[in-house]
Amino acid sequence: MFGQQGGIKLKAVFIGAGSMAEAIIAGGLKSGALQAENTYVTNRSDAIRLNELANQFGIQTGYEVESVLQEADVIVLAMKPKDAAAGLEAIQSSINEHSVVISLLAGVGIDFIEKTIGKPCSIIRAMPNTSAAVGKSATAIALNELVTAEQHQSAIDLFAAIGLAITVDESQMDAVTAVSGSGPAYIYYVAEVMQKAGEELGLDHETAKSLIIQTLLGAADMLSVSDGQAAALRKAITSEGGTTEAAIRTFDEMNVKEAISAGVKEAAVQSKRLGAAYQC
Ligand SMILES: NC(=O)C1=CN([C@@H]2O[C@H](COP(=O)(O)OP(=O)(O)OC[C@H]3O[C@@H](n4cnc5c(N)ncnc54)[C@H](OP(=O)(O)O)[C@@H]3O)[C@@H](O)[C@H]2O)C=CC1
Ligand SMILES: O=C(O)[C@@H]1CCC=N1
Repeated sequence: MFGQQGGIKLKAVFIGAGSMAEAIIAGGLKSGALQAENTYVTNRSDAIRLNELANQFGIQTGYEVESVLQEADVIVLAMKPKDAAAGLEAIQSSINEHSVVISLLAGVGIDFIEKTIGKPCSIIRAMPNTSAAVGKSATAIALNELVTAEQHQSAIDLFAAIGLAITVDESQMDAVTAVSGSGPAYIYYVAEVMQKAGEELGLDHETAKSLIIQTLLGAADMLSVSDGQAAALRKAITSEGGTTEAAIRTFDEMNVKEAISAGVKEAAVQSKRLGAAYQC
């Protein structure tokens, strides 16, 4: 069960124990936004996974969720969208008008969650990313009209403790999901391709890996200090007749720009599709 509450300790219950729950818990515990004794995690049936999380983080885990839900300051929905209805129906009776529900469900609208819970409560739709595990999530949140200023601030504080946290209108959530929810995967995709190309060019695995990680870290820092001036930073690397120009020319000839743009937009369409499956 939950430990004693004191100070601003937040009692959080995670419904779902997958990669996103783990990333938020890891980052939240590290930053102090969550405390192990006040963090409870459950899943559908994978007790081995719950044991792993309990051992790794010292958090509370189990399947006796009714009482913990009644004590919870926040209930985090961290199951896949396809499992949302079953998951919500199972906890519906333990949710009350004081509950604050934070949904991580990609595509699933606040109206579907409201309807499935079937009683008024504060709902925050959040789109973090897995970089939460290292305190570097980019999280956007949208609120229903019952979220108080204090609850809004608590949610911002929680997500700010694991990275950047901003508030958007719910209509922007598909775009947010496409850009920053899935975004780390696009960068890992590029890293995978660069790793393979580096090895094909004769670098050993470790050398290529170290160079790529440092290159990504450095580029991210440069973007940050230049306030996102990506085009200008790219031009500064691209000498006339040089190697970068040769690479970018090849990317352009192979329509890489269009491919990335189409991929990001397709992710937004998929977010809408997921949502359409969960209309009231
Ligand atoms: N992964 C990411 O990068 C991001 C994910 N999200 C969103 O976060 C959510 C979780 O994603 P992710 O962590 O990747 O998913 P995972 O598949 O890794 O984990 C899903 C978890 O939900 C549990 N679960 C399923 N049904 C129920 C239920 N009825 N009651 C309780 N627990 C249940 C599963 O338990 P069991 O194993 O026992 O079946 C599992 O622990 C999704 O909605 C996704 O859209 C948002 C932003 C980024
Ligand atoms: O791929 C997905 O559906 C989830 C949502 C954003 C990142 N992962």
